[in-house]
Amino acid sequence: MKIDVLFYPEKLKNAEDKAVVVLDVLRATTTIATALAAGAEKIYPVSSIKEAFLLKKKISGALLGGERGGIKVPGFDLGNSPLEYQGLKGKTIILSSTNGTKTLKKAVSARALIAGSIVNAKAVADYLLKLNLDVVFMPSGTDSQFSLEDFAGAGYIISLLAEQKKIELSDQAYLSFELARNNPPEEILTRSFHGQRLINLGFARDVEYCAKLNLLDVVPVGRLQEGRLVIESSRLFR
Ligand SMILES: O=C(O)[C@H](CS(=O)(=O)O)OP(=O)(O)O
Ligand SMILES: [Mg+2]
Repeated sequence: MKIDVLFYPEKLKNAEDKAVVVLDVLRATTTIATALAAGAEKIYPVSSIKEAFLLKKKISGALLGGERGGIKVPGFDLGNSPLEYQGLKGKTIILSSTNGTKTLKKAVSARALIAGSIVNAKAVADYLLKLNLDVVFMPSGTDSQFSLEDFAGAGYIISLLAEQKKIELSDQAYLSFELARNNPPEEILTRSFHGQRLINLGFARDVEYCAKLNLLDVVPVGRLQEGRLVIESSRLFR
């Protein structure tokens, strides 16, 4: 199993035979895992607020979630705090965030598309082992700038893979593995630029929650449905 980490490609290439794990630890992929664990049925990642409102007209009963600048979009039902995503049985969510939802849409060509975070690291690692494909991690970053938390998030999942299987790491995958092995998640998230920004915005409890390693046994997987990316909880192998 070969493992790599890509940094903010404009377009994902050569992933037709790979499992691609998109990470946005603070906070979109943590929010997605939490929403599915809270019973949500489908999540549609969209790139713009306009797209979100247009899609809502087509899906009656869907909830609008997301943020700009970390703050809930006016007119949306939910922001991008995972702590808001509770009691969602059977709900459909249309989610638009600054970084993560855009990265998910970039990864649609993957053989298998998974939303990874720290809270579901072990569930994702177990799923990857069963898929037994080469793996590419796509940290979302913040405005296409390096984000420590996403890079470390890949490392926590790689650490779990390494416990179970012989894996071949690219240099950047090795670096993320070493970062994760030597630093607990709460320290990484608290000291990260994005973590500090969220704390200053009043989202300290989010940062604390997003650092809870292996909290949720849920694997968000993406597929194209009538040409649109939809994220659901994997039923395969579960
Ligand atoms: O909601 C978030 O945490 C971020 C936006 S910001 O960096 O906090 O302004 O969006 P995400 O797409 O989850 O990185
Ligand atoms: Mg983020």
